[in-house]
Amino acid sequence: MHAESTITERKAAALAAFKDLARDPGVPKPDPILVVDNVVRRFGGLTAVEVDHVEVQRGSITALIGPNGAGKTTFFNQLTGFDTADSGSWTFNGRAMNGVPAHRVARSGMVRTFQLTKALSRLTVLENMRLGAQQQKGETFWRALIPGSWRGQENEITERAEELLARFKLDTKRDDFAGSLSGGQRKLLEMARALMVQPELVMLDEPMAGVNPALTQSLLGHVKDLRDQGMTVLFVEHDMDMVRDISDWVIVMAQGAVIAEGPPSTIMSDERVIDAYLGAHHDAPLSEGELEAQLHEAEAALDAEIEGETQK
Ligand SMILES: Nc1ncnc2c1ncn2[C@@H]1O[C@H](COP(=O)(O)OP(=O)(O)OP(=O)(O)O)[C@@H](O)[C@H]1O
Repeated sequence: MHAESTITERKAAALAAFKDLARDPGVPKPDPILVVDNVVRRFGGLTAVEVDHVEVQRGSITALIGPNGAGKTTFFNQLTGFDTADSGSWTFNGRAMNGVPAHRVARSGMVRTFQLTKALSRLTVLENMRLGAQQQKGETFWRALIPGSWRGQENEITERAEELLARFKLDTKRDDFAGSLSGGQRKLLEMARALMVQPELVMLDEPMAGVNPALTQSLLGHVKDLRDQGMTVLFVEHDMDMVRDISDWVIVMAQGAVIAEGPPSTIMSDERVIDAYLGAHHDAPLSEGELEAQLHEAEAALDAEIEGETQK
């Protein structure tokens, strides 16, 4: 059984690991775009988020993983101004962001994707893209859809939307209702919509959920493209193959707290991570093969659960 370590020890270990990585030629030096300290969000007696310290490095693809109910979405909501933290502080590009409303957060260059809700499904693909641009201005929902309300900006916005739709191979769907898109196309639209504001940090909420395997590679390619174009990506995901394939760094949450972080190669066989997914503690140390097998089992269970959710 691994020795219990304090949060401070874990933080020191994670930082040391990152510094080791930074010594390798070709690996960028730590340059955090997002720094989070002591963020707490409680719902009644439940502490949904209690994160003492997290950094997201500029130009990286960072995965935020953890079992259901770990607090990942709640944490995303705090950072992006969609919910108010009980306490804590965070900076984006060195600017304090706590208490900043969602549209200002987006305008500052930190944008999250949203699952296509029922209301958004009834709008066309192009209208969804316009709403993405509207996020930047903090205009009311409907104003973004009224022709003429954008005046000088309207052509510019349509042009950018069309460019992005072509890049994500959704241009032929421009006037279709978003609700008619397949699971994978919806995810592409969510990503394209977020890019309407030309963000520096893109936060993706389960980009692989409900995506047909045929579109998986294309989606992974688009996420890597964001990094290649100089953006930073932070994503919440249950699909461990995606996490392993594209992440530079993985942060693991359980019961509201960050319990481990590191490169995917080491984090996937970290006993604390396995324990968190299984909700169990091991008395005897497991071999690497056993750890890997247990993680796969936990992944399969999660996949089945997500499959059930998306078919509801
Ligand atoms: N608005 C709310 N009111 C009360 N409890 C909430 C609220 N939002 C989240 N919670 C609770 O906070 C905890 C964390 O939930 P959250 O959705 O952030 O987890 P998650 O890691 O995103 O889970 P999943 O992977 O299943 O989406 C859960 O116990 C959840 O029930």
